[in-house]
Amino acid sequence: MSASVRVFASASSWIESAAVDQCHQVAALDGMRHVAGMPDLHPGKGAPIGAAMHSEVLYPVLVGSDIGCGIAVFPISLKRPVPEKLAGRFPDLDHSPAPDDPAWDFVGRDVPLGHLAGLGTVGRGNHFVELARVEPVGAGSPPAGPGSLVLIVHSGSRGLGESILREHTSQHGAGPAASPADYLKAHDEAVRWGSLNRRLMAARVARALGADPADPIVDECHNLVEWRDGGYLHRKGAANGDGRDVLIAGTRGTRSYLVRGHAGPEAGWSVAHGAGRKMSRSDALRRGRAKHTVEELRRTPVGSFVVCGDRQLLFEEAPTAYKKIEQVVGDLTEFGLATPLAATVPLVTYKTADRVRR
Ligand SMILES: Nc1nc2c(ncn2[C@@H]2O[C@H](COP(=O)(O)O)[C@@H](O)[C@H]2O)c(=O)[nH]1
Ligand SMILES: [Mn+2]
Repeated sequence: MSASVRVFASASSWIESAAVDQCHQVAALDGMRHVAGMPDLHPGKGAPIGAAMHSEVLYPVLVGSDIGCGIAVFPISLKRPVPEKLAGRFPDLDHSPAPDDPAWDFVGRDVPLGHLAGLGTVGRGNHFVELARVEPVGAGSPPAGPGSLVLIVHSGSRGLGESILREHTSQHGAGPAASPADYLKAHDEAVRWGSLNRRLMAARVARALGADPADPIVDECHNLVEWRDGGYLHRKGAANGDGRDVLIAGTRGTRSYLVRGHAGPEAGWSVAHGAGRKMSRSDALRRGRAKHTVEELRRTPVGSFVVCGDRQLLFEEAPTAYKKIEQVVGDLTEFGLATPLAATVPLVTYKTADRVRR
């Protein structure tokens, strides 16, 4: 018999039926107890994204390759935040910092598994580093004051997580972990690595913009598995919503939201992690090219600047490729899973180094 499935999306939220089908496929796996879909639910490669899956059996493919991917928020103090000028001062986050880069002093040299490859780099896809302004919403009391600036870093464990998943799938495909303890040992290191990676990038950017690095006020991972209530809770594109503050990312051209989660077992103790894609990358590229120039995409509707030397990525990750973040946050609020505390408005979003420096 299949496990229960519950999708936390209102009737006015658009959820692809393929994603709900994937939830039911996961629910039919051996040992599965419950699958919770978040309002940003969308189809992934073989398993849904935006889901918390509670099971007696550990399935590494339900976490995926980017083990430890998450979003951290760092306060940053800048005297005159002129987005156009600051965009040109972002460091090259496609390459690791030099061994003598002062950002290392802030994070130390205790690198999980000694894995240095790719450390301090953002990666591709929808990873980003964003300088944003905090705005109040409702009566919420934000962890960073209104008008203050933050760096939002979304990235994960890069090649490390990929190699951990590959080691599993090469022997067991989509099957359960043969030794959950062995998988979890490597997984936990990748989660630690992802967090260190976000801190190192934030320190690099802070230094490059002339600010002091700071510790994060929020750092929540949305791809991981943890032991919870006598079972393995797999989160794939779902953040810990159990009393934590979480940044739910919107897009580079819209607000994102800081929320306080209060989700229970029915929701897999989780909240959404983003707006969620509504268009495939190829559709976003095709439609975007017909509608926009590259220059248009480098400025967003909120007046922010986008650092992205890769034209294809600019189109694939256009704000129009995503669902409405206000709908996602509205659903979480309506279902009693989270309370919005503040919004962030992008000033500069870094995706990949610009070939033409401003
Ligand atoms: N504030 C920004 N949010 C963004 C940007 N690009 C994507 N996104 C959002 O992040 C989530 C992350 O999804 P994941 O499944 O890869 O972890 C995504 O759903 C979007 O809503 C951006 O440039 N700035
Ligand atoms: Mn992610």
